[in-house]
Amino acid sequence: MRIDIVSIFPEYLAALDLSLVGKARVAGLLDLRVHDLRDWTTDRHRTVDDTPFGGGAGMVMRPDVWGQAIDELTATGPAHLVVPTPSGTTFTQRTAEALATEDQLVFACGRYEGIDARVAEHYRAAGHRVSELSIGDYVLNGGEVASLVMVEAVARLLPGVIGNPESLVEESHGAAGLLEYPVYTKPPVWSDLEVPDVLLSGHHAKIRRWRRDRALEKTSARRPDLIAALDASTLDKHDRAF
Ligand SMILES: NC(=O)c1ccno1
Repeated sequence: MRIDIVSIFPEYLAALDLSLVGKARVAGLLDLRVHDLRDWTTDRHRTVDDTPFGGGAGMVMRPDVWGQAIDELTATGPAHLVVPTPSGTTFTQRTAEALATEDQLVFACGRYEGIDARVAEHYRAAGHRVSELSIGDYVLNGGEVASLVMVEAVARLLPGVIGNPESLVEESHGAAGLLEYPVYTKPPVWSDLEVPDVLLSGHHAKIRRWRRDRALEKTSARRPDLIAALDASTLDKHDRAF
C-alpha cells in the first residue's frame, strides 16, 4: 500500500518514522510519503489560503493548490482521498479495515477553516473515492493529528506489520464487536492486588469464558451501543463458544 500525506506542517508527521509504522516502511510493507503542500504553490509567498467567500472568520485553503498536489499524487492510478475534518463521518475500526484494502490513500491535511469544498467535489466527480472523516466529536487545529491516528490504525492491519496477527483478533472493536477483556502479567500480586485465579489455573476453557464474560461486562458498562449493535447470532455465538 502507498500512503501520501499532504500538509503545510510535514514535520508533524515525523512520528510515522517511529515504532511499528516506521519499521513497516523500512521493511517495504508500506510506502508512506509525506509532502509539503507549499511545494505546489507558484507565488513568491507560497500562498495556500485566501479569505472565505460569503465572509466569516479565518481563511480557507485554495482549491487550485490542492488540485495541483492531488493530481500529481494520484497520477499513477485510482487513489482514495481522505480528508480529516470534524464535520466528517466517524472513523471507526471498520473504516480502518476498509481503507486497509486500498492500493493508495492520499490524506489531505486541512488547516485554517478547512479546504475549499470543491476539492472533494472535484475528485468525487473524477471517479475517486473521497472520505471526509472525523476521529471524534472535537476540533483540532488541522488534519495532521487525525491523519496520524488513521494512518496508524490502517497500517497496523497490513500484512506483516503486527508481529502476531492473532493479537488483532481479540482486541477492542475486533471481529467479536466487544471491548477487550482486562489483561494481567507478572508479578501475580502487586500493590496487594492479585491476578484473578482463573488466569493462573491453566484451564483454557474457563479462561476463555472468563475473558468473554469480562469483555461483555466491560462493553455493557462502557459502550452499551456496541452491545445493541451485536446481532442476536453474534451474541448467540458468544454463548455457544464457551
Ligand atoms: N475531529 C477530527 O477528526 C478533526 C480533524 C480536524 N479537526 O478535527
